Amino acid sequence: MSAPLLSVTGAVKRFGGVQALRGVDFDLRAGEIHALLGENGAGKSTLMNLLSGVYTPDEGTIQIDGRQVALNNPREAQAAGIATIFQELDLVPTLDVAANLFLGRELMRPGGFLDVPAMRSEARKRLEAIELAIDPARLVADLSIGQRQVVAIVKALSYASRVLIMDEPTAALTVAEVERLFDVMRKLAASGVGIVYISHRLEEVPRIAG
Ligand SMILES: Nc1ncnc2c1ncn2[C@@H]1O[C@H](COP(=O)(O)OP(=O)(O)OP(=O)(O)O)[C@@H](O)[C@H]1O
Repeated sequence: MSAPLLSVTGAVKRFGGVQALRGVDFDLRAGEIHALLGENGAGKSTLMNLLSGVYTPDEGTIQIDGRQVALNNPREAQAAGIATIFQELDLVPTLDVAANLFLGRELMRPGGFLDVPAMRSEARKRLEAIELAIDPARLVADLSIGQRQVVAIVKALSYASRVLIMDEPTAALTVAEVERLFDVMRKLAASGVGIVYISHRLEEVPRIAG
C-alpha cells in the first residue's frame, strides 16, 4: 500500500509544565475523513496548530507522502499541501466572493488592471465543482455562515492542497448547513483530498467520518 498522505508519529508538545500532546500518532489517507475527537483541553487545537505550522512539535515527526516535512510556519504548511480552516474564517467581508478567492493572487489584464470577469468566471467554476451555486459577485458579508465556510474551503484548496484540516466546522451552522457541509466534505474526499475533522460533537462522527 502507498504511504499515507499525512502521517504524525510520536508528536509531543509542552507548554511550560503542561504536556498538551503526549505521543500522538495518526495516519490520514487520501479520500479519508478522519475525526479528531476530544473534550475541551484534550489537545485538539495544539495538534491542529502543529499541522498548520503555528507551533512546532517538541518531539515527533510529520510526514507527507512518506517524506518528513518541517512545518516551521503557516507558509511552509501551505507549501506542503496542508490547508487549515480555522473557526475565524480568513475572508474579507467587504469584498466579493471572487475577490476573496483571488486575494493576493489577483488575475490581471495587460496594463495592470484587475481582470474581474476572468476571476469571477474562474470562481464560478471552482464553486460549481463542488456544486455550490454562489454568485461570485456577491459580497461575503451578504452570505450565510455556511456559505462563507465553503468559500473559505474553496480558497484554501486553491493552493493545491491535498490535506484539509477543519476546526469545529459545524459549531456555528444550522442543521441544514451541517448537511450541506458534510456533502461538500464527502465530495472533496471522493476527489482524493484527506480531511482531518476536529470536533467534540460525538454524535456527528458516524455521519461523516468512516
Ligand atoms: N499556548 C499555550 N500555552 C500554555 N498552555 C497551553 C497553550 N495552548 C494549549 N495549552 C494547554 O494545553 C492543553 C491542550 O489544549 P488545547 O487547546 O490543544 O485543547 P483542545 O482540545 O483544543 O481544547 P479546546 O476545545 O478547549 O480548544 C490544555 O491544558 C491547555 O491549557
